[in-house]
Amino acid sequence: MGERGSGRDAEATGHLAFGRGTALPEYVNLWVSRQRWYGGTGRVAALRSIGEWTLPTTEPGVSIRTHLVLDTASPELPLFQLPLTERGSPLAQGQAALVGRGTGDVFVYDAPHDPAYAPALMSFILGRASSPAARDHDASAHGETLPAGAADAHSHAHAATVVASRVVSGEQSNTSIIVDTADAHGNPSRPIICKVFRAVHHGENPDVVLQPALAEAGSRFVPAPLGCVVGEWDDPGQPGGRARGHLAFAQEFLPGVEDAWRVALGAAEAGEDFSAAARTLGEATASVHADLARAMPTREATPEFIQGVLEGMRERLRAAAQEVPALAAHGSAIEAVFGRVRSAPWPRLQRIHGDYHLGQVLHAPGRGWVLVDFEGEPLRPMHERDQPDVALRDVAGMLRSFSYAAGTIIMAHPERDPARAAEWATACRRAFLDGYAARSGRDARGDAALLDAFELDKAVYETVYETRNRPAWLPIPLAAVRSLLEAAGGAAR
Ligand SMILES: Nc1ncnc2c1ncn2[C@@H]1O[C@H](COP(=O)(O)OP(=O)(O)O)[C@@H](O)[C@H]1O
Ligand SMILES: O=P(O)(O)O[C@H]1O[C@H](CO)[C@@H](O[C@H]2O[C@H](CO)[C@@H](O)[C@H](O)[C@H]2O)[C@H](O)[C@H]1O
Repeated sequence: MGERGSGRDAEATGHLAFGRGTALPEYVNLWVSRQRWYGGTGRVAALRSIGEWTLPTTEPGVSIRTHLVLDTASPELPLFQLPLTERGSPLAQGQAALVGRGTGDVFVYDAPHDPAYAPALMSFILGRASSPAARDHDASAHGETLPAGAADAHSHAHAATVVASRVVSGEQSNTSIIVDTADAHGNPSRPIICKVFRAVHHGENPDVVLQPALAEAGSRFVPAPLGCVVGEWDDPGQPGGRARGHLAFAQEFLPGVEDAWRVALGAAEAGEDFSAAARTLGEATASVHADLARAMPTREATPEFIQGVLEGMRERLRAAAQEVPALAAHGSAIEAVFGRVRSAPWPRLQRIHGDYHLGQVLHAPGRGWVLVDFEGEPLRPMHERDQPDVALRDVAGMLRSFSYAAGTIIMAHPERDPARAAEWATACRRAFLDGYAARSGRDARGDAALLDAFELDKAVYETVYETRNRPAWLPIPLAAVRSLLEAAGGAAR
């Protein structure tokens, strides 16, 4: 989703929005407005391209252009990446991917759905190719390979040929493409998954930084990274007038996985105990946190930092209450829980996952839990996401997720006793915290003031996320706000 609310990024790009850049045709605006990653809830995009670059392809009759587009219909002016293929004749079975018909009767497709795109993108990344700016003020891009840790994923990927690709369906903030490959003898080789970031930002994307750091540290809890695309584009708000950021990230694809949200929801639906799995997830989480603390810089939580976190939570609540009127009634009670963080002891800060929930964890056969998507919350400004933070934020995120699974069951089955689902979540939460404590040596329940505040902050975030993306789910985080306030008021966790 676009980074709605990134004051700094909006400032950086603000003066670019009008008068500069090229307006995109209306059919592109209409198509983008319908995409899940746009998250516009009915708003129609008004896109201006502030630069484009060409991805070389060997496919005859096809050109692949990636536009970097500002959405001037959104007050925060998010910048999106829009890779499009242009073809002189229609793509067989490509109707669903058709964006529209351009001038000169060109057929314009959403590139990730065009079979020409994945081979071109993989050669670009693994061949460390570059696409210089065609004109002054145009965008440019280059491919980079990343350290894969102990895995021999690189040698496989380099020797492989792309034979097929498909876009991951479902509720994604970005567009991920699964790439099937074959070795020199035509035998199936290891598949790759390449995420094309939709909302793009100046600066390093934590997804592309943290996973390689963990892989290099020898963590078995992340897939092997392979490479990335780095882009540059004009932005007078940046030193030197150019912004630089990650546009895509390729890693090993783990076949046959199921995400923990599906697994947990299945158990909750069937009323099966999930606490043993929750405990091992707590252990895996603590292990990843320990590796991140070793591999990346850490620092003290200074009074200024604590004040900044508090102000950030309050600001997020104020903004959320504008979009979600039902929150307004709880404003002062939420503020009171937030305020307790001032007098709480704060652990040392370190890099964290940043948007940790069951959907970010895969269960890989024979390997166990594997964590993905270290990008942080897509609605949070990038300059907050790429800094050391409090690991308890991830713990709080996962606790919310167990409660979300229960909330989903309660919403889907009004005929069932809601207490059963709530008990299921309580058992998962307890087991997760036990596993985390056993591996880390620090019981997060001892940090109740921080944990309560972060859980509530996450639930507030979720009310905005659901309002924008899945309005029918809004009652889940709203109910959570109420029960978290009750629990923080006295009852034990
Ligand atoms: N390495 C991987 N192996 C298998 N599946 C993966 C892998 N990485 C991501 N996925 C699948 O793709 C989905 C989207 O990935 P994610 O990084 O969460 O994207 P987004 O940022 O768009 O939410 C995940 O929920 C998971 O189902
Ligand atoms: O996976 P993303 O980085 O896109 O994260 C966003 O979308 C998530 C939903 O797909 C959202 O997560 C919320 O819903 C989940 C169930 O679908 C639940 O497990 C999480 O606890 C809940 O926060 C996430 O907040 C959002 O950033």
